[in-house]
Amino acid sequence: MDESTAPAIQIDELSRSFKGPQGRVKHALDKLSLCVGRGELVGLLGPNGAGKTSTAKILMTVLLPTSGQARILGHDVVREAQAARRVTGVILGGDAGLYARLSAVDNLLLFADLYGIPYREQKPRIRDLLDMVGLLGNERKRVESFSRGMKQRLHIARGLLHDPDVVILDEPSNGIDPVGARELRALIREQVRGGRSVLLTTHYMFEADELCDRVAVMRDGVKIAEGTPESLKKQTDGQVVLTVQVSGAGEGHVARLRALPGVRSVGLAERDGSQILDVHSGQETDVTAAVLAGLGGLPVLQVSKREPTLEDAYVSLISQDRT
Ligand SMILES: Nc1ncnc2c1ncn2[C@@H]1O[C@H](COP(=O)(O)OP(=O)(O)OP(=O)(O)O)[C@@H](O)[C@H]1O
Repeated sequence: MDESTAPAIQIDELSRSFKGPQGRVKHALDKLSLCVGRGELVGLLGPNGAGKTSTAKILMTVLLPTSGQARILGHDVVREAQAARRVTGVILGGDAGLYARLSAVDNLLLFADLYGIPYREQKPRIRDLLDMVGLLGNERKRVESFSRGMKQRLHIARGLLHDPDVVILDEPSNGIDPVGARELRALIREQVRGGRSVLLTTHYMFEADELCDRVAVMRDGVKIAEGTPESLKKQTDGQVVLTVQVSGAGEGHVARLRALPGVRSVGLAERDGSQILDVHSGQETDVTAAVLAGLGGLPVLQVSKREPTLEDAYVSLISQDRT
């Protein structure tokens, strides 16, 4: 396929299984099909174990699929792995992939050599990238002295060294503080504005909502929904979310609330030292009294109602699919 006209990423019925304990087969990915168009930013969402990282690893050519196909700018990631790698930038979260005892600039020089970037071009290119990610002034410091956010910005510079058309970001904001994460989102947006195509895996729904043109939701290796963030939110039309700030709630309470008439799904999360229960129901039934009764005397700090967000649509999708 012609590189200039092919989609950025084309995934067709991609599967990957692993042999688990006692020879049991685990389907990490089950016939995933997904397309990322030129200049598009697509998010891959899903709970732990959904298959996001397996997908990203196959696209990065570090994991072989069991069946199916994936192409980057028309290059098959198995048969034409080298060509696929040439056009792909990989940006991972966390500490892996950088040499802690080297400075930022030495890390980039090392990777520039590995990418085969001509010597004359290396220094100006590295300077531009350090400037873009806001690390000029710190480029001679060892990476081990960097904050997580600074390391993440260096990861971005590293991933863009060879000026790739397609970028894969695997959980880029994991462990980054809110300010760092906001800067990171701005950087990602800038890349897309500059013409790059991006596949982003994330756990953070507000990040996906703010950044992505389209999202695909996965669970247990299967794509269960795909659309724009707006279209997924629309699927929750007619729903309302009752938010209860509580303490001492457990899985038993959640199960009891899930069984209440009119309740569609229930999420429980820890936030700022207390628990937040999100109870989704149809607008036609007010479940407030039944929910409070269902909590059986637990201390309730606050009760409010709100419109569904992308995170609510996601929780609703994930739980609907379980039934
Ligand atoms: N090397 C492996 N051997 C066996 N099972 C694996 C291997 N890699 C992944 N899996 C399994 O495949 C499934 C999908 O894993 P994957 O890491 O792709 O999910 P994920 O959506 O990225 O999850 P997370 O958000 O936790 O990173 C999981 O059940 C995982 O345990």
